[in-house]
Amino acid sequence: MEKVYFVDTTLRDGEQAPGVAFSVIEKVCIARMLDQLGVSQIEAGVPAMGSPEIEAVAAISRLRLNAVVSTWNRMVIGDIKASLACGVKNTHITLPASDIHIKHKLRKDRFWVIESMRRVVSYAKEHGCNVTVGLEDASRADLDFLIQLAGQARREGASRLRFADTVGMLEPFRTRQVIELLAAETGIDIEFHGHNDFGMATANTLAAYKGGAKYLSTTINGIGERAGNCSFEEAVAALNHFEKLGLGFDNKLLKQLCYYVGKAAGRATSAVYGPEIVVAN
Ligand SMILES: CC(=O)SCCNC(=O)CCNC(=O)[C@H](O)C(C)(C)COP(=O)(O)OP(=O)(O)OC[C@H]1O[C@@H](n2cnc3c(N)ncnc32)[C@H](O)[C@@H]1OP(=O)(O)O
Ligand SMILES: CC(C)C(=O)C(=O)O
Repeated sequence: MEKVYFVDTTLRDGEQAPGVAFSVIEKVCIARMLDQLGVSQIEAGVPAMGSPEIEAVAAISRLRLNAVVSTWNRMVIGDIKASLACGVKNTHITLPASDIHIKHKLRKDRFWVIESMRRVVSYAKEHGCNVTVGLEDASRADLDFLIQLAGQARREGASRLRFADTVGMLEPFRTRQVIELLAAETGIDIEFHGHNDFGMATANTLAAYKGGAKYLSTTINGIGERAGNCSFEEAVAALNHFEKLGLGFDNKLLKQLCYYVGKAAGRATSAVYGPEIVVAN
């Protein structure tokens, strides 16, 4: 059985859900509960955003959790400096992968992406960071360019590649195919990060696992930008049911965490746990 690692992004992408802003105390509580639950990694935030994000990330990093605590960064040296200042050395660096993002969002070209990635990844490595690289909008990117980026990231010392279905436009058959291909062509560990615009985030995450992604990016209650992300509790239930993984997360604690995040986010809790609605204070 292939081991699976959950990379929780409730505190980063979860907080990008419309109307959600956790307090520092709520973030620390959520991080503690995620750690108690046994997730492998907690993406704690974006230090480049400044205070109070820095305060929250630094406080979480000081907890000395069993989970790896990481930060989200652009290919900007200042972002890495901000992460280091929070005491975090697990840096996730995101690069635009599709031409839509490269040309129309950032007004750059592919050469700029490769050179910026080399510069910022090597800066982070020189400062003792473990680096993972994220391919934003990978599902709309040219596959040959993805393979080129993955190879370059690996040569620069990145330990993992995050494939982001940023606008949630994959379906499970394509997801499995593309992850299998990327894994075979690059040999680098792959994390899948799915969005739920067509209601397929959980199905796509399951398909990515079947295609060879050992790292799965999820959020509690599936909260996240626009329609949200893959929900942790749905992914665990699906992997246990369909893949017989026997992931032994403590259901009582998970339920408490779902309620806590739902209340802090002013959202309904996950469908997995029934119809109760949690209303914000
Ligand atoms: C799909 C996603 O979920 S991506 C994650 C999104 N999350 C966030 O962005 C967190 C919220 N963001 C913020 O608070 C702000 O955008 C900050 C603090 C990160 C940056 O703020 P600012 O420095 O004011 O920049 P702004 O928001 O305008 O960002 C655009 C700049 O980032 C650059 N940029 C965006 N993405 C990247 C990237 N992956 N790598 C390098 N540069 C990037 C743009 O080229 C632009 O640079 P320019 O100012 O030189 O033209
Ligand atoms: C930047 C990343 C990982 C993201 O949240 C996305 O692309 O959806």
